[in-house]
Amino acid sequence: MAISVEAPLISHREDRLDDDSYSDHSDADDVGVEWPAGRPGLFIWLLTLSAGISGLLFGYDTGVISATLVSIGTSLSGKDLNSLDKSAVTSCTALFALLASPISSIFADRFGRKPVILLSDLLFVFGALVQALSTSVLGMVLGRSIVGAAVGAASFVTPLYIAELAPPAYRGMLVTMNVLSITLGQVVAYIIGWIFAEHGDPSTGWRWMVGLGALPAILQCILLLLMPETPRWLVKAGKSAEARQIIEKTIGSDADSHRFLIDSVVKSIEIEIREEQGNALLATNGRKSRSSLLQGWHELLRVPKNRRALVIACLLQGLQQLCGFNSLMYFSATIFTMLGFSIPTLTSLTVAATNFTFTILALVSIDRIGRRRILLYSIPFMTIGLFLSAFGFSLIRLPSGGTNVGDHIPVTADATSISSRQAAIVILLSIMIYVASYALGLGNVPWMQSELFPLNVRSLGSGLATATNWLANFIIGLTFLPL
Ligand SMILES: O[C@H]1[C@H](O)[C@@H](O)[C@H](O)[C@@H](O)[C@H]1O
Repeated sequence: MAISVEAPLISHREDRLDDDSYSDHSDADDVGVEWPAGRPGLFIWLLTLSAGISGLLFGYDTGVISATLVSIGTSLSGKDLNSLDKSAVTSCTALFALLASPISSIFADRFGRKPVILLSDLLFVFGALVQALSTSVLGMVLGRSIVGAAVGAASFVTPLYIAELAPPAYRGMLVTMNVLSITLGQVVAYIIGWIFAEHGDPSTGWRWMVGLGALPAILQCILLLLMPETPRWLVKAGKSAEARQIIEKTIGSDADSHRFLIDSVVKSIEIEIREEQGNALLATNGRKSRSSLLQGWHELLRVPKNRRALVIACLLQGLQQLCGFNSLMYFSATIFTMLGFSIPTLTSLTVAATNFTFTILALVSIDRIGRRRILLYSIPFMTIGLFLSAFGFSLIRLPSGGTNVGDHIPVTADATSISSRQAAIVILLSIMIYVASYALGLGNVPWMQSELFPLNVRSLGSGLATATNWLANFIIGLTFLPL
């Protein structure tokens, strides 16, 4: 089937969401022109990598908390952190991400996608400094909250930015590049955490761990000077000539021979916007007075296909978090400490590394296999991994009490011939099965959310779906340790 010139996102025919490929392909029929064959050009790769720094920061700041929690000792408020302190320090990030994502969706519509990336970078730098300099639990919570707002904005805007610039046939792969950056950020955070936890100064090592998060944000601020706004936002803002130039660059060196294609892409975006404005007027019975924000909500909730897209996007984002993956991301060092591993920060690196490795596999296969099918194949393996891990835990009796290093020496449950060491290995392996299958499907497919929405409600719909992700993330972060 011909690859579509279409608009970087799906056409919104009623039947489309049930399609096996979940999105893309085949609006060529609508416009009758083909996107040039071949891999995405250098320009697109550079943009994806520059935008991907946001993913790296998202991953670094969510991953670094694992080693920080086991290294912080009595540095804050002069006492060991209890479970409640740890839960508060961890979950405030998700809470502020939850608040920031819908707000930044409004900013992204009004001012463009790029200013939101810049704002998130400034927050990343400020939050890193506040954390590194904090002397009390409250100060740390403040720093983690600022970083949370940054992560919320970045996690919403970066996939949207990439999706709106990507050629249709490679959109899945390029958006997954951003998830790959997240998982790479988590691997880097775990390595840095392990180095500082094992070899750094116990009283200041954790400050370096959290403070280093400022560096990639500064780099991205500089790169932003060279990054363009997305063609879709530019057309929507009445800057079609500028949009045309960006599309020309994304097509690459022989853009001249694709002038018809470029015109068609711009025209199709203009038509889509006009149709959507027309629909909006119809939906409000011709009353023009509604503010555009209210109109967006109205469009999203009252138009059946938009409502269906919203339900699917929110459901996928909610499930991504409620499956509990991030309880590992945040607390794996704590869990492996409880299981008696001698270098828990190193053991927990296997979680981040497995996540990263299998996201690479998702990256190369997602556009071929399809979003829906990759979910159907991977979720059963997640279930198997979780059951196996529950079995492993049933073999060990963990003494109740705190969650600090040295609090626990696991013992084998009575009447088993398995040693606590063997049970810990079973748990580690089952966690790896679970993480690998998560990374293939649920870890990345929900971030393709922008494909589900038409342009007029894309930002709002993606913002709400991202907020759902952070709400579920917050619940998991807050309840896991006390449970
Ligand atoms: O897609 C990402 C990825 O799976 C990360 O590893 C995880 O920590 C995030 O919560 C998720 O949104």
